[in-house]
Amino acid sequence: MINRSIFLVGPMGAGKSTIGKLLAAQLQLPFADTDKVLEERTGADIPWIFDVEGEAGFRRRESEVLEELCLGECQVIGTGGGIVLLEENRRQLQKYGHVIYLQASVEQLFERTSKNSNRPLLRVPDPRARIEEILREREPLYREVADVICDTDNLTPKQAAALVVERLHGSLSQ
Ligand SMILES: Nc1ncnc2c1ncn2[C@@H]1O[C@H](COP(=O)(O)OP(=O)(O)O)[C@@H](O)[C@H]1O
Ligand SMILES: O=C(O)C1=C[C@@H](OP(=O)(O)O)[C@@H](O)[C@H](O)C1
Ligand SMILES: [Mg+2]
Repeated sequence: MINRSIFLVGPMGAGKSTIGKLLAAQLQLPFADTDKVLEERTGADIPWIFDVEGEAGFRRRESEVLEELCLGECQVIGTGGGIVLLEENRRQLQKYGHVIYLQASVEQLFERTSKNSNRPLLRVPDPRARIEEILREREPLYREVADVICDTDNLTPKQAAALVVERLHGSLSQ
């Protein structure tokens, strides 16, 4: 029985936005993505917010969006990869939702994120090394908040969504 929102966490390219939509359709729940909500609220895209307000400004807005979504209806929520950086966000995720950590190897994260350039943190000469560095920093934080961990390597988004449903039901029936 799903009585709280489902939050997808994980690094850039894990598939939170893509799998989140499929998962919501499968569970017949609404879907929201913190990045999309933030862009709608500000009328600006994420690279622009990073340019003008810096990462700290983006994080403030991201926390506000998270708080708002936590208090709203029960739904599937795709988060931005850095949502776990702030302790307050981690507390909110655990308090208000079932948290799914979507995992993937550096290789696949690199491949998936190299298709577009809308992630300011990867606009560096060596994005692969940056992904490794980000994972080292955040992996313990994703694990700290996760109720369920799903490895998405070599799965299509549809297969990954099916795996999440299976694991989620397993975790809820315990
Ligand atoms: N399991 C997967 N297998 C193959 N490609 C994927 C998978 N999950 C996501 N993708 C692709 O990787 C890119 C990034 O996915 P996205 O959902 O935006 O990740 P996130 O929101 O976690 O950063 C998209 O082009 C998406 O289609
Ligand atoms: O990992 C991060 O710090 C970020 C991840 C992005 O979302 P995705 O994880 O959906 O790419 C987006 O919130 C922003 O570019 C910062
Ligand atoms: Mg996303």
